[in-house]
Order: sequence, then structure tokens, then C-alpha cells
Amino acid sequence: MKIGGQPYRTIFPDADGASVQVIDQTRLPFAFELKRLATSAQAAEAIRTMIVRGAPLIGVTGAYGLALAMREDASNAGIDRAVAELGATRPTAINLRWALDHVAALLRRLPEDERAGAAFAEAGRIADEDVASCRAIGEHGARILSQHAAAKGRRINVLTHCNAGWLATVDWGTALAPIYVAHDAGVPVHVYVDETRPRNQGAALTAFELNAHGVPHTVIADNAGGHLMQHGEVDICFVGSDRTTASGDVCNKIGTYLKALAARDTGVPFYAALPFSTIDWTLMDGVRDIPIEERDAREVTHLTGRLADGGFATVEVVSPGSPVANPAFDVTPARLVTGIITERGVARADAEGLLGLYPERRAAA
Ligand SMILES: CSC[C@H]1O[C@H](OP(=O)(O)O)[C@H](O)[C@@H]1O
Repeated sequence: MKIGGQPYRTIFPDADGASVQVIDQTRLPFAFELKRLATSAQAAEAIRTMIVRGAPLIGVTGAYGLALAMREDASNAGIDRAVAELGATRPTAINLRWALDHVAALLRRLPEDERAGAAFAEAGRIADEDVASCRAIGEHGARILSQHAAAKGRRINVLTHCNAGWLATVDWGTALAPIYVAHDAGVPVHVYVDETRPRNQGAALTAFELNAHGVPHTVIADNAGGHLMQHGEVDICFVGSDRTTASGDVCNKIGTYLKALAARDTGVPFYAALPFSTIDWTLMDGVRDIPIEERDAREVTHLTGRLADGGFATVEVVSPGSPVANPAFDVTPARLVTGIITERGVARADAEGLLGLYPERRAAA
């Protein structure tokens, strides 16, 4: 996407050919800064501290992290060490596991002196594939928005949760890709942006993206979404996913399940948008089996923001000494999902619907 008229991807090879540049998302929305990753340890730290975040982007960063590791130690033990280190950073987004397993399998078939170059090339191919997948998700999802706008004869109000925009992928995004494609095609669309406590990816990142692209939007408190749906202010919900099971259960940022419940109760269509690399074909019961990351209590007890004089401050917002729980994701059962928008089209949120889009998986089912 463009920032100040300049096209960017969230991650790209550095001119030195031996490192990568990423957008430091912990500095947004008040500062747009790039950060160079030159080692697998730096790539792991960037994922762990959410300098880069979002399931597809985490996967691509893992792939580049493995490539950086091959410049340090291209042995089989080096592959195993890097996969373990990068794989341990965040447990929920399946894209990370998919990318690491995919690149590691390719590398193990190569002589050691070819591994660094091949890993960089494959990470770049995965990044390009993500851009194409997300662009296709945008096209399929934009048709849904266009149909709703035509049927209602007015601007369509979309509610989204967390950030599943181009900052969560290499470019275009997943839940926001249809909004960009529809907006650019002249379809009247407005977005209700859940702030998404505790890390405020909506208020900080989705709002930043939509401002930069000129998409009409309104930031709301997480708890306002159900009320807006009850009063007919929301026409459709689009969310991303960190892992979706073969049966259509959608794991996404904490709070997504509550929005899906409100959407069902108020008759608002609820879609998840995700590329093939987000589907975990080994699982059928997401609530039971998807590992939910528990993040640091400090994300809940403290807030960092900009002061009136342009400086920054971190303040405590919870009664000192109170215990804190901070699960980072929840799982929306397939029965609450209207449809799943992928790069191959829109599927019913069930096993047959997904296999219809990915028939090659039928043999393995
Ligand atoms: C397109 S995946 C976006 C997905 O990832 C986010 O999680 P996090 O910011 O913790 O990496 C959130 O669940 C988004 O929906």
C-alpha cells in the first residue's frame, strides 16, 4: 500500500542482499519507521515483540528468519535450531508453522552451500504469493460488498476487529482487502473500527491504514459493536484469522467471538477472510485444539500513547496488585460464520465448503 504516495510492503529484502527491512508496527501510528533484521534472532525478536504481527506477515518473517539463519549455520542442525527458535515465538498463527516447515523441507534437499540463497528466494516467493492471495481475497470480498451496496442503495457499513489489513500481511491484507478493492472501485463503504484492547491494533493500525488510503471509518470501543448492530448501523462484519480449522472454526484476535455472537443475534452477516496458509487441515475442533497465546499482563495493566507536546508516556490503568489474564485470541465456531473468503473464492464455513475450494486436500482428509 502507499504511505505518503510511496508504495510499501511490510517486509522486503534490504539492498545489501543479506538482510530484510520491516515496518516497525510498535511505532505506528505516530511514527513510520523501518527496522533492519540481519539475523534469525532479530527476526524472532521482531515476531515476539510484535514489531511485525498478523498471521501471514508472521509466516513470511519466519521464512526470512530461516534464510538469515542459513547465513549463520547452514547445517541440518542449524535448520533445526532456527525452526525451533522462530517457531517458539508465537503459538497461534498457523502461517508461521506452515512457512517454517515448507522452507525447511526445501532446504534439507539442498547442499549446505546453496541453502542461504535458496531460502531467501523461497521467502521472497512466499511473500509474492501472499500479495497475490490477499489481492484475490480483496476481489472476492469486494463482490460481496458491491452486492450489499446495490441491494441497499446506499453506503455499506462494515465492522472489523483488530488489524487484518495490509500491515498484517505483506500487502493488501485479508479482512481489509475487500474494503480497499471496493473503495477503489467506487463502492460506497464505511468501516467501524474496533479499537481492539489491549494492544489497540484497530485504533492504532487499522485506523492508520484507512486514513492513509482515504477510506471513511469510525473508531469505536470494542464494547460498542453489539449496540451498533442492534440499531442497524452495521451491514456486515469482516474479520481476519490466525488459524482456521478444516471444519471452518475461526481463531482470531480476542473479542472476535463476541462480535460473532452479536452478529448472529442481530442477523448481520459475519465473514472471515484468510489465505490458504491460514488453514490448519489437521484440526476439526478449534475451540478445543487451537493453542491460544497468553501474552504479558503488562499489555493490560499499562497503556502507551502520545502526549499533547508530542512526547510519549506509559501509564498504569489497572489497580496495582490485581491479577491479570491476557488471552490474545479466541475461536469463533463455524456455526457463527456466514462464509470464509479465500484467494480461491468464498466457502461455506464447513469441511465440505473448504474442500470444495481446495479439492487437493480431499485425498488427505
Ligand atoms: C491477517 S491475520 C491478522 C490477525 O492477526 C492479528 O493478531 P496479532 O496482531 O496478535 O498478530 C489479529 O488476530 C488479526 O485478525
